Order: sequence, then C-alpha cells, then structure tokens
Amino acid sequence: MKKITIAIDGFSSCGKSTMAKDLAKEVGYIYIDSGAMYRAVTLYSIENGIFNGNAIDTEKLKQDIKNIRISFKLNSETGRPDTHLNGVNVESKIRSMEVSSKVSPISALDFVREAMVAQQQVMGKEKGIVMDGRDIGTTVFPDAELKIFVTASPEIRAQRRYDELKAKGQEASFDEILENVKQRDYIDQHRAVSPLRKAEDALLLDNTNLTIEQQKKWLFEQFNKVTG
Ligand SMILES: Nc1ncnc2c1ncn2[C@@H]1O[C@H](COP(=O)(O)OP(=O)(O)O)[C@@H](O)[C@H]1O
Ligand SMILES: Nc1ccn([C@@H]2O[C@H](COP(=O)(O)OP(=O)(O)O)[C@@H](O)[C@H]2O)c(=O)n1
Repeated sequence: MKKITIAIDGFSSCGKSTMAKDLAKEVGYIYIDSGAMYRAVTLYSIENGIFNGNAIDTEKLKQDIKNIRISFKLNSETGRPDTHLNGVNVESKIRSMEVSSKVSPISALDFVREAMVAQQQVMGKEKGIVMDGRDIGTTVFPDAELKIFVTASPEIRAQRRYDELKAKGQEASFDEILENVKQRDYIDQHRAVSPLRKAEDALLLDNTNLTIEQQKKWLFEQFNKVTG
C-alpha cells in the first residue's frame, strides 16, 4: 500500500503524541515527536549557559545550533522512541517542568525552527511517517495527505499532564501545570514564525470527552478513509 504523511498538530498536552504513537505502531509507520526536538534544544540551552534567568543568549545558541544533534532510539522496554541529545538519552529530563517552562521562547526563535524543520523534513522524505507538533501541517509537511488538529479544554489538558507526572513519581502542582499549558498555548499561537494554527485542510478533533481508545479508533478511521 502506498505510504502517506500524517501531520498531527494542536495545543499542549491534549493527547497528540498518544494518538500519533498508537497509529504509527498500528500501521507500521515511523513516529516523530517534534516537540521533543524543541525540548532537547531547550535542555541544551539550560545546561550550556544560554539562559540567564529567562534571558536567552541568542548569539551563543545560533553558533551552537549546528552542534546540537537530536536522534530517536527505540526503547525496547516501553516500545517507544527515546530522545537523544548528542548521543545521550534525555527522554526523562526533557519532560521536566523546568524545560516545559522555557521551551516556548526557545521554539519561537527563527534559526532554531529553521534547523529543526530541516531535520524533520529529512526524516519524512520517504513518507510513512506520523509527526506531531505545532506546525507540521502548516510548515513542515504542508502536502501531508492526512492532517489532524487536536484540542481539548485547558483544565482537562492540565489534569492529564498532572496525572502523567504523578504516575511517574515526579513532583507536580496542578496550578503550575495549568498556568504553563496556557502560557505555552499563548506563545505558540502568537509567535512570528510558524505560529500554532489549524491548517485549512486539517480535520479538527476536540477530545475533551473522548477516551484514549475512542480517539485512537477515530484516527484509525480517518487513516483508512485516506488510504483506503
Ligand atoms: N483522550 C484522553 N483521555 C485521557 N487522557 C489522555 C487522552 N489522550 C491522552 N491522554 C493522556 O494525557 C497525557 C498527555 O498526552 P500526550 O499524548 O503526551 O499529549 P501531547 O502530545 O498533545 O502533549 C498523557 O499522559 C496521555 O496518556
Ligand atoms: N512542531 C513543534 C513542536 C513543538 N513546539 C514547541 O515545543 C513545545 C513543546 O512541545 P510538546 O509537543 O512537547 O508539548 P506538549 O504538548 O507535549 O507538552 C511547544 O509548547 C512549542 O513551543 C513547536 O514550536 N513546534
């Protein structure tokens, strides 16, 4: 069967990667979490003195960006890809609240986006890929055959993230997560380069009242309609 490109965009913490990973596994496609790439650049910036408080040394990051290598390796225990930054597994570190609180300003930088988008387009050259993020259907793969835009209420999204962090044994405050979710949505929607928006030809999915199983089924149906 001819392989297609699937772009899943939407607001923070609404279940994009859960859907994307499940579909990729089901149909044997590659799954790429583009948010993990921006998170890895943010972790690099935190660990390499690019942040001074909230101020970003953009000149240093501009020089360093060529040396930031991001790759994904399958974790045989979880069956899901782990993010590696310059050869080191940073999957757990990039999900911290510190990274979440700094990632949106980093991903608003034009030269950061240029570098990430170029890598993402190489990853998707052969099609057979499901990528989730903010600008996949608008900028990275504007010709994707299937585009989905996911949303859910901010409170539900914060609750899902809170439950996830708690389950992993990480410290979490619901109010802090809700604030972070709202802040990132705002920055992501209002940045100058590739702001978060629904592509005209994307299907809208509000999964506020859907279970993981229901949204998985819905996405699989959309896939079958396109490939079908
Ligand atoms: N429909 C759903 N109902 C309840 N929890 C969900 C649903 N979809 C995803 N989740 C959970 O919400 C959390 C955030 O989902 P995730 O896929 O990481 O979101 P995103 O990629 O949009 O940030 C995860 O813990 C996931 O298991
Ligand atoms: N294609 C993308 C993906 C993520 N991002 C940025 O990276 C941040 C983290 O993305 P993510 O997908 O891990 O976010 P969560 O919704 O999973 O928390 C987002 O808030 C955006 O600022 C982006 O700008 N473009």
